[in-house]
This record gives sequence, C-alpha cells and structure tokens, in this order.
Amino acid sequence: MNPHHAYANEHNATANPFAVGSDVSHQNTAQESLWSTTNSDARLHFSYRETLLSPTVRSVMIKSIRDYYAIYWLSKLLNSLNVSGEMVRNIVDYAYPGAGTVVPFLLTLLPHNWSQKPKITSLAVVLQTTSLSPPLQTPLQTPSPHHKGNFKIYVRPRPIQKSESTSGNYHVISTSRSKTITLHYGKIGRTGNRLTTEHRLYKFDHCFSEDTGNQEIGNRAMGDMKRPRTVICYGQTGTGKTHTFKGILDSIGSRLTSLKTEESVFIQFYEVHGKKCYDLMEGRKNLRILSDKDEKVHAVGANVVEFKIKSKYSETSSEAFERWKKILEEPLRLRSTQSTQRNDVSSRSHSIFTVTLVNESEIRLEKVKREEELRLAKMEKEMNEGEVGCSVADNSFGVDDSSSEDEGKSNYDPTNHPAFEIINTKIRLVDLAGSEQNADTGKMAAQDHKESADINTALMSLKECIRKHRAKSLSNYRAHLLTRILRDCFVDPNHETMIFATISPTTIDTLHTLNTLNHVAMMQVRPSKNERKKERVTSGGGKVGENLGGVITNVVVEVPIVDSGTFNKTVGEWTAEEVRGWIAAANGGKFSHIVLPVSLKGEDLLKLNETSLSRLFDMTRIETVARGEGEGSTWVISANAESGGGGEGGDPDVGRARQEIGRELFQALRIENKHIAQKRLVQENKDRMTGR
Ligand SMILES: Nc1ncnc2c1ncn2[C@@H]1O[C@H](COP(=O)(O)OP(=O)(O)OP(=O)(O)O)[C@@H](O)[C@H]1O
Repeated sequence: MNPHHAYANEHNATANPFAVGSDVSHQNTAQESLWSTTNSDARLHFSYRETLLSPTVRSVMIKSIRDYYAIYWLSKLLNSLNVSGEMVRNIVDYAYPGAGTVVPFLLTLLPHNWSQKPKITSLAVVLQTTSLSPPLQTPLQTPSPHHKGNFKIYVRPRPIQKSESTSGNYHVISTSRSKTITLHYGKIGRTGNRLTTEHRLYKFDHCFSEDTGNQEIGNRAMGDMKRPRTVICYGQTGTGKTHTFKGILDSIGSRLTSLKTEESVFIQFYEVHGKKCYDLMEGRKNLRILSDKDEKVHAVGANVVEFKIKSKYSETSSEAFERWKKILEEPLRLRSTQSTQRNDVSSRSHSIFTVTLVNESEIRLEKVKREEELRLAKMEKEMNEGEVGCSVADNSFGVDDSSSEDEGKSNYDPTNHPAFEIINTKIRLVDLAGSEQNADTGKMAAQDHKESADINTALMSLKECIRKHRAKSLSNYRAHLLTRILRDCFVDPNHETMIFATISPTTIDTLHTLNTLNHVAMMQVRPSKNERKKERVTSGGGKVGENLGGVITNVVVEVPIVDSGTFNKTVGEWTAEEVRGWIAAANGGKFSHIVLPVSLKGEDLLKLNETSLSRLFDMTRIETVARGEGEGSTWVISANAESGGGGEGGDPDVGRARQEIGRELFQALRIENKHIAQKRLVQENKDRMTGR
C-alpha cells in the first residue's frame, strides 16, 4: 500500500475506493464478524502476515536477511585474515545493520593485491541483487542431533510460486550444505516501528534445495529397498506433500519395473479421514482397521491389488511403468479432497499406500505354519468342551478409538487376508493431511474445525510416539488411529522411518514453517531424562529450548519502518506530503485515520505538544474533518472513539480517545526523529572514515 493513499481529499475522492467521508464502518463490521467465527489467534496471524508483506516492512526485512549473511561472510573473511576477534566485533558492530554499506567500505581499506578481494567483491554483488543466494554457511555451534537410529528427517522446501512473488512475497528460508536450513523469522513490535529478526538455524539429516527434483527425492526415500520402511510426508497444507508423495510413488514404480522378473508385488491404498477409513483401490469402500492378537494392524476388507513386475518376459520397463501409473490413477483421483483457503485441492485425510514384495516360497511356508497353528488351536478347543472361546470386542476404528490395553484385538484371522503375507519387504508411504492452522480457517465451518482438530491431534500423537520411541520409553501408539497404523515404526527395530518435512519458502507462511521445523526438530532429538521431566519446548512463536537441535541467532534491529528510503530527513525537515505519508504508515497505521491540514510541515508538527496535536483533528463517527477549510476528511475513526463528537462539551470518552491519540502521535514523532538522527550520525562517521 502506498502510504499516501490513506490520505484522501476532495479531489481524489472518486478514485479512492474509500471515498472521502464515506462510512466504511460496515467493512470493519464484516471483517469483525468473520473474525468472530474463529478465534483471536487468527486475527493475530492475519495481521502478522499483512504486516510482513507491506512494502516498507518488506524492504527492511529483506535488508535484515542480507545483513545477516553479510555479517557472516564478513566475519569469516576477517577470521581468515587472522584479524583479532575484538576487531571483527568492532567492525561488525559498526556496520550492523547497515552491512550492505560496509562491503564497499572494506574494499577501500584492503590492499589492492589482497587475494580474498574477489570474494568480497562478489559479496557486494550478492548484496546488490534482490534474490538471496544460499550462503556457504556452517552452523556456529550446532549441537549435533543424537544418533537417530532408524529415524531420518529430511526437509524439502518447495519453490516460491509466481502468484506468491507477484503478491509481494519473498524468501525467508535458505538451505546450505545440504544439512542446515535457516528460517528468518521477522517479528514486528506492537508499535510497528521495531522489527526483530530471528535467524534460526536447524540441522537435519538432509535439507534439499528448492530445485531438487522428485527423482532425487525418490532415490533418497527408497534407499536399497532391503529393509521395511515407512516414508512420511509431513507439513503445512500447500507445501508439496502430495507432490513429494507422488514423486516417491513414481520412484517405487520405476525401481520395480526396471527389474527383470515376472514376480508380483501387492498394493494397498487407503485413506484415513477422521475415524473413518476408505479403500482407494475399490471406489472408497468403507474399511475397518483391526488389530490382531499381536497388535498388528490390518485394513480388513481392503482390496489388495497384485502388480506383476513384468506382465510377460518381453515387456519393456517403460511399458511396465505405464501399467504401474495406470493402476494408481484412480486411487489418486479418489483421495478425499476439499477446498480450503490455502490449497484448492487440499488433502484433509491421511493417505496410506503399501507395497509388499512377496517371496512365494516363504508365503507357502508361512501359510502351512499358520494352518498348523489353527488346526492345533481347534483341537485344543474341542478338548476343552464347554469352554467358551474368548471373543474380543470389535474395535473398528471407525466406531471406537479408545485406548485401553485390549482394544483393537479381534477374532479376525489375518492369515485369511492377503495383506498378512508380508514376508520380505514392505514399503509404506504416508501422505499426511495438511497441518491447517487457525489463521487459515476464517471460512471454516464447525465440521471443518473438528476435522482440523483431529488432524492436529494425529500429528501431535505421531510426534510424541517418535520422541518416546527414540527415548526408549514406550510409545503410546494407541493414542490415535494414525499411530496405530504406523505401529511398526515404533516397535520394530528393523523398521526404518523417514520423514519428509515439506515447507514453503515464503514470508506469508513463516509461522507455519516455524511450526513444521520446530516439530520435526523435536522429533529428531532424543529427549534426555531431565528433559522428559521438564519439557521446555513449546511450538509456534514461543520460546524454543536448546533440545531442538538448532541454533538461534537472535538479532534485534530497531528499524524505523516508515523511514525506509522514502525520505531520509529528520522530522523537522519533512515536507507536508512527507508528513502525510508518515502519518499514514507510522505505528502500523494507527494514525492513518487522522487528517491533518494539508500545509502542515514537519517543523510545525514538532512545535505542537500532546494536547495541541490532539486538537488538530476532530473525531466523529461518520466523518472526520480536518480543521482547515477544504483540507480533507477521512472515513474511519479511532477504535477508542465509538460515538459522538469529540469537541468541547462532547462525549468525554471521545475526548479521552482523542487525547490518547495526541499523546501517542507525539511520542511516535520523537522516536522517529531519534532514529533518523542516529542513522545520520552513523553515516557521517562512515563518510569521515572513508574520507568522503
Ligand atoms: N518441489 C516442488 N516443485 C514444484 N512444485 C511444487 C513442489 N512442491 C509443491 N509444488 C506445487 O505446489 C502446489 C501444492 O503442492 P501439494 O498439493 O503437493 O501440497 P500439499 O502439501 O500436498 O497440500 P495439501 O496438504 O493441501 O494436500 C502444487 O501445485 C504443486 O505442484
């Protein structure tokens, strides 16, 4: 938004959608009612995103990210020169947050033939471009994640989309050396005049770059296919879980169909939606998930489709691969999707695909063994005549998801089910439902909220199970249907689990990305005994404990958000137009409803005290008119001034509100003035040192 747009006068009244004097309070009401259907967090998120996208904050934020890298490079270079730590600190202190200017300055100081000079020159180039290049960064003090055993965590950011960049989004993440990822988490203070940027460095088993293709992802997920494994795609809606899932499906297919064998694999594909389960291989038929006496989970009645790796010996790999794709076409289409605000085709269910590689001779052996067991059991029963067989309650997850010890066991005999015939290797691929947050749920109905809550519960259970398992304590996988299905991951030491956390690189998704990274970071670190007693980690914007396995460089920069190059003068030097521009954007737009006389300059403003400032404008509900004749009017009023005029003898509440605004305006002006004066001083010092 151009800050000047907030100022309206009679001449541009028709061009401005908020015409002079028109009452737009109904728009506020509509917005309020939308917000009232959700909770206060949503409001917070909306305003957070909008603020980060505003042009002024955007440029300060991008500069802050670049400065971070500039400082990093700078200290690295100076270190390589064996410059003393004190010197590095002094230079960095001096330069920050204007590291963009310190690079050319450094060039003037360094000898012409200095070997590192080209590097510094290229840094200057980096700083001049708008897109950020990933830094060659090593974590300064990253605690290495504990040995992760069978769990691996990968992070995959998706590329920024065209629509996102055209709406002013920019990168807030960067990956480096395949192991670390940095999230630049900007926070605007309540006054709107302070930006705090946290640069959070996380370390994982692998961090892919945005341009990594699905083939590389698939290869990583498949490994040598020798051990049973579960690959889980986890992340916020719209970050590429399904894209990754489909890529891995293709990789499995292409790996299998490259084999020269007429053997078969068996495929199951179903989805879990709330407490219901549907077979994607058979027209979304209702399924029941039951545990057998060994607590192995089975999708009872699920269609198990046989896929012959080569239908005949002469079939080529690409023909076989086409058959593979064909088999999966319908189930992929059938996946339950529903429109949300974030992603038009958003998965609101967990999809579970399994492929089982079967060794026929072992199947036969297993069958014979089972039949023998059944025969013996039958004989025993007949011998104990009169004794009633133990019938355990049906525990279809579709009906009951309680978590007692006996639950889930049934008299269902898995040997009759082909899914039981898991002999060699089983590959399970899970596309989790998107972790939708309240911020995205402005349009959600009550049913959707319930669905969202269930998804979040499932994801929390998953995280907890992984943590518990890694801490070698018992995982409560019975806590949720999803974790029951994934039971192998928590009980079978031979089972490998890989989590592909997908994230969005953009500003608007910062809070979600933070959430995803924090969660997967929590999964990767085995909690110590002490930590288990005293859990210090909170998610989202809260404080993050060291056990996240990441490093947080918390850099606080006070930035006069309004003064981002539009004018670099002290308040006393502002023209009337600059005054209006500042008023429109200062303190997060808090004064944008104020209309000052058009001729009021910066020096006039500084002469006014709090009371005189508050008398400059009149606050009535419908229309706010500046004091001077024909000097303009405005369309919205202070949140504090609900009714009536604020003039002498008017509503005392409005009078107080007006005084309050006057006081805040007075303070904001002084803070702004101080910022600009400080900045000017720093610049003068630099000029003096460089002899300009
Ligand atoms: N790595 C990537 N490269 C290119 N495009 C991608 C990548 N990841 C995601 N996309 C694109 O982003 C969009 C959203 O991706 P996708 O549907 O896979 O997200 P999702 O996380 O599965 O969302 P949901 O949870 O709502 O299903 C799609 O148009 C997809 O093609």
